[in-house]
Parts: sequence; structure tokens; C-alpha cells
Amino acid sequence: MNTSQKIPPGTRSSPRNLTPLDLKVKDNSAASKGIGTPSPNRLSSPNRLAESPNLSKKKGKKICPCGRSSAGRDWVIICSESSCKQQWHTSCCNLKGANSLNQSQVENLTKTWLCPWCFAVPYVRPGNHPAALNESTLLEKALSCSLVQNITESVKETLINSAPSTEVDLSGLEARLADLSKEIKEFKENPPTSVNSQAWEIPFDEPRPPIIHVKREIDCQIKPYELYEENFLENDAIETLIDLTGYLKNSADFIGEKGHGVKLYGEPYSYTGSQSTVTDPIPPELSSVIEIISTRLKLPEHKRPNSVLINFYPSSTTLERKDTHLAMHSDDENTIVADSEIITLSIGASRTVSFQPKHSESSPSQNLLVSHNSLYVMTRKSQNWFRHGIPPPLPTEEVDERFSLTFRCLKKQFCRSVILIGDSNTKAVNFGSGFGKFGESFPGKRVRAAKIKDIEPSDCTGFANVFLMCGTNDLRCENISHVSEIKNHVDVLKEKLILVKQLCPESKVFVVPVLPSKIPQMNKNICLFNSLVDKMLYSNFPDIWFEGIYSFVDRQGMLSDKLRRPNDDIHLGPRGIAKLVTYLKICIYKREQFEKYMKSHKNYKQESTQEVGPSGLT
Ligand SMILES: O=C(O)CCC(=O)C(=O)O
Ligand SMILES: [Fe+2]
Repeated sequence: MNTSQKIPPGTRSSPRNLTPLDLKVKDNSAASKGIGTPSPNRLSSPNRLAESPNLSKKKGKKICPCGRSSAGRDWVIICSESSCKQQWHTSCCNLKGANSLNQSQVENLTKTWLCPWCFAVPYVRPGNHPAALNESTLLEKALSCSLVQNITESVKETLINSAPSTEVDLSGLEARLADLSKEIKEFKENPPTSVNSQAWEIPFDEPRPPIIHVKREIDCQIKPYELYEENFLENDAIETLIDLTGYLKNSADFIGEKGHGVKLYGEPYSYTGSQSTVTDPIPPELSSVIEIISTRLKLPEHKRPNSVLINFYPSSTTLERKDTHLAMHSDDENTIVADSEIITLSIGASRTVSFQPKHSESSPSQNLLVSHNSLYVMTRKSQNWFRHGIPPPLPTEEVDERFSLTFRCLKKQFCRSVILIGDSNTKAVNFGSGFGKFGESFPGKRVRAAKIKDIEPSDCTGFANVFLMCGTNDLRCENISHVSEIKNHVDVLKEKLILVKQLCPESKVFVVPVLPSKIPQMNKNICLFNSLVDKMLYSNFPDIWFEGIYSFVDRQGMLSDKLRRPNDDIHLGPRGIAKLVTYLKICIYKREQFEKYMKSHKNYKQESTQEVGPSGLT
């Protein structure tokens, strides 16, 4: 089943962002001046102030974004989102009906209520919904409004000029009206490009097509492991680890998973089928090994391991043979830092680690015999190319017990990691903290791809969110001599997306519609391209999001002047870049909300090709 929904541009509006204007209203409100606090002597009557901190009826207080008083007619309710807590009149947030309820009923209703600023509606509004139709005529209305204004001004001007004489000279007015009729006629015959093109509208009841699983044979572009080194630790250090693992084995600290036991230290590592609910702090014995590893492998601070998982593979003489193994899996959880390494140190018997290519039937599996006190290093990236596992011993083979210590660098905020593959318009997008930047909770990187053909799907591996924002250069007037070239670009994009989806089945993929320029002919190319991409995504990848870009567009369907670089018809200026970052973050947030909602829905079945984790579940 389709687990997510793409958003065609122009068919729905983005959640309300705080604009400077909103902030002004808020700042001027009584709430921000601290005068919105309910006074205790008015709590007794249900018609007046309510006792609950989340609910009150206040007279004359301007606490709602409307900035007005509701004269005690409305309940004032507070958003339950702890970082918001904005107060609203029930009428202003479309809950007018709640005014006929009593206090406790309203309290119940609003316990988990998210205000219009916080709640992102997870559904696409159907193209034929009256509000969508209204929106699509907005531009027309706005333009006719300005024409009416023109007429009014012409009439005024004529009357003023004619005022001294008794005879009113209407010739100027007639000429102006003739001009305006001409303008109206031209406008009707040749309406300006609008983002609300019908081409993007999806009929409400049209069933969503199934997700097409297309697989390509992709040659392995990286090695299954980067490094294998024997006799890694000095005697003292290895003896300490032998003591630690021996102690753990006898203290029954290992938690049984299929074919082996596990013990977790440091940052919690959760994977499909993991049984460890608790994690202990990293003990000094392991901290000093992390120190040695980090120095020897020259790991920078941001990739230093902070989580250690010890696997215990019992001897084949004590168990059924098949029970000392680890099933094929990938360590591809999105909490692992995208460019980090997964480092494994072996203690005890030699065992074979098997590596199996995921995307190439013709490439054989590779085996690595890992001996006592050896270390092998895989990259997080390689997890999207290979599965690995410890096969059970052969029927004729006897194996002694083995422990493996796996060191990882985990960061919770990597659940929201971002890769932005884009052209020069994304050049100024920065990660990290500061104005117009992504912020610490969205770690990630930007990769340049000047044209669609330059997108490198393997760059996306390891990132939770993938944004592709290319096409502007492909669609420049000098690069398009025939419509068929635009279609070809869409086909190239489709092929790239097949590879991205195959290499990163767990990533949330977003295609950013090409932003309009100030060049009308180029905008025609862009408009056609966007509508073809929308159709292509709808029929091939309904789980790839294609979110509307109206906030970048002016009434003429062109790149907004406020957002572009001065004297540049195509590129975003600093305000545009800040807006782009906000847009990208809203995309991530909306999708998270949408998936959360869908997960809680009873018919929701996750369409997932998720690998099993080190639990060995098969
Ligand atoms: O024991 C090994 O060498 C492999 C361990 C492993 O793959 C894991 O912990 O994810
Ligand atoms: Fe693993």
C-alpha cells in the first residue's frame, strides 16, 4: 500500500508559517504583555473564565492572533504543543461550535488540540474542492481587481480634470476604457502562467496506483569493507576484553537473539528485531578501546564511536549448529551518522563474515575470515550496497565461541538527516545553525548537480531525507528547442529516481518542482516540465513527494521579486534561500506528521523492504 502521498504543486496550501506580520500581532497581544492571565475571582461561572490553564473566556483581552476581543463570546483555548501555547478564540480557529459546550467538554476536546499554526493537515485537497477552485481563480480575480482599480482611477482623473468646466470631457476616459478592454481581451486570450494549472490537479476519487517496484542491475560501486587488520590490539588490551566478555557470558548479561546474544553499551542502538531495551554506560575498558580505534583510524570527533554492541556466538558444541549465527542484514538504521564507519573487533574463534551484493545478481558474495584480535571496518554507505552476516558452521565444522565488538557512531538527530542534491540555486543552502540554515536538528549535506543527468543516486545513501532540486539548467531557453527535450529530461529524472529508490529504500524522497524564473519563455518550459514530473511521479512513485512551491511565485506565475537575487532572472537571493530552507523543513515535518497519522490508522500497512538488523531474524 502507498504509505505516503505526493503533493502536486498548486493543489493545497502549506501549513501556516509565522510571518513577521504574525509575530507583530502576537507581540502586540495582551498575552505577550502578560495581561492574559485568568483572574481567580472570575473562575466560578462557567460562562466566564475557566479554571483550566488551557481554557478560558476572557473579555476584552487581545490574546488571539486576531488581535481583537471576542467580548466573552468565545472560549479561549491554548495550543497543546509545548513550544507553541498560542491562545485562540474558538471562532478564530474554526471551532465556533465549541461555544455551546460547557467547560469540561471543551477541556476534553482540546487536551491534545493542535492550533492551526501547528497542525499540518496530512491530506491533499482534491483539485475539484471548492476552495481549490477558488484558489485557481484567485489570480484572475486579483488581476481583474487591478483592472477595475485602473478604471476607477481613470474615471476619477477625468472627472477632476473636467471639474472646472461645466462640460464633462469624456474623450480621455473613453480612450482609457478602450485600452482597458484591449488589456482584458488579451488577458483572457492569453492568461499568464499560473501555478494552479489544471494539469496538476488530481481527481479526488481516482484510486492511487500501486507502487511500481522496478529493479535495475547496479554494479557495486564500493567495497563491502574498507579495512581488515589482524593483531589489532596489544596483549594487555586484548586480555582486558577477554576478561570483560568472559564476565558478561557468566553473568547472563547477554540478551538472546536468534543465533547469538547481545549486550549494548552507550548510545542506544535500535534495529529491527532488537531485544535490548536498556543500555549501560560505556565502561572504561571499552572507552580505552574506542580511544585506540579513533587514534589508529584517525577518526574525526563527529565520527567517534559512542555505541558498542557486543555479540556473543556460542560454540557449536554447546548448541545446535544453526544456532550460532547472525542472519544476513544491513546496519542501515538512520540513526547511524551518514558518513561514519561501523567497526568490528573479533575475540575468540575465527568465523566467516559473508558479504552479499544487494543490487547486482551477477556479482558474487564475498567472504572474510575474521580471526581473534582482528578488526574490520565497513562504511555506513556500504550498508546500502551489501548485506552481511555470520553464516552457521558447516555440518562437518566445529567452531568455538566468538565475541564481536561492534562500534558505531549514533546521533538521534540523524533520523532527520537531509541530502540536498541541487543546482546553483541551492548553492547558498547551508547546514548547521544560524539564519537561513537548516539548524542542528537537520544534519546533512548539499551535493551539486548542475543538470538532472548529473544527479548521482549513490550520494543519497545513509540520509533519511533525500531532496532532488534540479532542472533549471536543463530548461533554459537556449537548451530547449523542442518539447520532446523536456519529456526526455523527465525520463532521465525517472531513471535517477528508480536508482535512488532502489539504493535507499528507507529514505524519504522528495522532488522539488523547478522554481519559475523571470523569463516567460523559460517559465513555459518549467511549467510543462513540472506537470510532466507530477504525472510521472503519480503513476510510478506515489511515495515520492512533490510539494507545492506557490510561496515562491508572484501573481504572474514568475519568481517573486522579493526572493530573487537583484538583476538575476533565475537565482534566489538570501531571502529566497531562507524561504527554500523553510520549505524543505516543512516538507520533512509534514511528511513525518503524515506518516505518524497513517501509522496510527488501522488500515495502514507499511510498504517496506526493510532489512533485518543484527538480531538475526530471517
Ligand atoms: O559479528 C560480526 O562480525 C558481525 C556483527 C554485526 O554484523 C552486527 O553487530 O551488526
Ligand atoms: Fe551488522
